Amino acid sequence: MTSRIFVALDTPDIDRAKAIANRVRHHVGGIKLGLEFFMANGRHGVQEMHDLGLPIFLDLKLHDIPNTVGKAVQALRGLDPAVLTVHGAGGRAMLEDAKAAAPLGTKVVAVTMLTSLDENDLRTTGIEGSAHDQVLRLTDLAMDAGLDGIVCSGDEVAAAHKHWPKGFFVVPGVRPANGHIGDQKRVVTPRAALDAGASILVVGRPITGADDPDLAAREIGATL
Ligand SMILES: O=c1ccn([C@@H]2O[C@H](COP(=O)(O)O)[C@@H](O)[C@H]2O)c(=O)[nH]1
Repeated sequence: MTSRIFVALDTPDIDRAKAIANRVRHHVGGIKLGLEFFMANGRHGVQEMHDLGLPIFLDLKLHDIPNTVGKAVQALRGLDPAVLTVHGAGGRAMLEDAKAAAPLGTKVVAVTMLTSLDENDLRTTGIEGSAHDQVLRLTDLAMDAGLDGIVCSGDEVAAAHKHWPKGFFVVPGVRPANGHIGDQKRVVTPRAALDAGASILVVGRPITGADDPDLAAREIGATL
């Protein structure tokens, strides 16, 4: 069975990204390229990674006015990532335009509340209420806008899945038991995230920061 782990290759160094991807390729279902990689290597870098033959998750978290986001998604044409992220907080028209501009085979998913935030952080951005409520609000918005799914933490994925049984649920911020948490605040184990309804898991530093990324990916995979 294909692994549901996407490894986050957060590096500006394309040679390092390729080296890690090649080391872990038999233990992951795909690779996630985010802002750090994209800023340094652009669409040509994404294409080079695509040529390794693994599904690409392009985590650009687009967030702007609808016209700008729609055109940005159009400008990615030819890369055809398996998954592309936009920010749910961009609003319904932005989400609709992103989805309309994306290739048919690309799942467009909305980031609800970053896993590096807690409810106190939410309050400082002017949003009162629980993480749970915020995630469900943006889950409903993404569903109504015709997106394919959302990004949320493992703490909310069960409730979001209940709201949207056919949705595609991406869960980052996963850590093996006793793993180093770093800047993440809403964290669960990979097993708990899948049990709660995650469709795929995003795992970065627990694999890329390990002395032996291949072994780390294999050990996480063995818990699933
Ligand atoms: O809410 C979110 C959305 C995206 N991410 C991304 O996932 C990885 C997580 O990396 P770790 O090293 O496993 O913490 C990273 O690329 C983030 O940009 C997220 O963490 N939370």
